Amino acid sequence: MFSGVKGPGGSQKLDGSSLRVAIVHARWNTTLIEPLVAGAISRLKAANVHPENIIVTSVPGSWELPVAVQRLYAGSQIQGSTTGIGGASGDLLGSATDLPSLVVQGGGTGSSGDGLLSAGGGKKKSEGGEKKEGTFDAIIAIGVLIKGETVHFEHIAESVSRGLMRVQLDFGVPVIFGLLTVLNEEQAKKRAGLTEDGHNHGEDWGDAAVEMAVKRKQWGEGAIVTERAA
Ligand SMILES: Nc1c(NC[C@H](O)[C@H](O)[C@H](O)CO)[nH]c(=O)[nH]c1=O
Ligand SMILES: CC(=O)[C@@H](O)COP(=O)(O)O
Repeated sequence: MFSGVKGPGGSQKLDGSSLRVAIVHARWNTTLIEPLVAGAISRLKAANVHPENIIVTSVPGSWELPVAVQRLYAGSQIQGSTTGIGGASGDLLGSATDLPSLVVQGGGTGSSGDGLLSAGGGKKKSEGGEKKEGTFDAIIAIGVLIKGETVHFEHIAESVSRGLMRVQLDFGVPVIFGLLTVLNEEQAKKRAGLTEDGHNHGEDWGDAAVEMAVKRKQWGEGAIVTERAA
């Protein structure tokens, strides 16, 4: 758990039942990635994001995360334009007829859980919830960079951080920064919740995705609300 003053504070009680969220994770350092992805998924589900609306896909390493997030989001906009479901942003890039939808089967985690189902066209009823297609409300990018012997780590950490921020601001979609940039394996294990005194940061990323997606929707509809009296 967090000790002292560090950490995001208690998560807000927000309803994610209308959200569609993507998780893009690197496969480098898979034993650390897996619990982080699982942690994020658990918090999305706890906020009522339906498993069918949690899309998980992977890339080789963290370096690949920015372009994957960018293209995945653009693809979801195209999907929204073909199905008529634009999602929260309503900003569409163009049209396409045969883009596959990336759907995690049964809300599983990791690369083995990735499933490719063909696009169906519009909302589909499913057991216990409604599957959405179209624009993502938030994307969580997950990677683990562990410093090695060279400056490789510094290059990737800096570039990926800037790349993810750029995608977030260019598209106006929350891109949750699920990139651990640690100096050794012990630091990574602690932050993946794999040690006694650890805390799974993936859970915080899931919470952050729900909060930012819900607030972005509200702001997009002109709903400006205060959380406390001034
Ligand atoms: N060293 C780490 C990498 N390196 C791989 C790169 O991210 C990239 O996949 C490769 O250079 C091909 O473009 N990736 C991580 O996620 N974590 C590392 O510690
Ligand atoms: C892929 C590389 O460049 C690799 O040699 C980086 O080494 P290190 O992680 O020890 O810095």
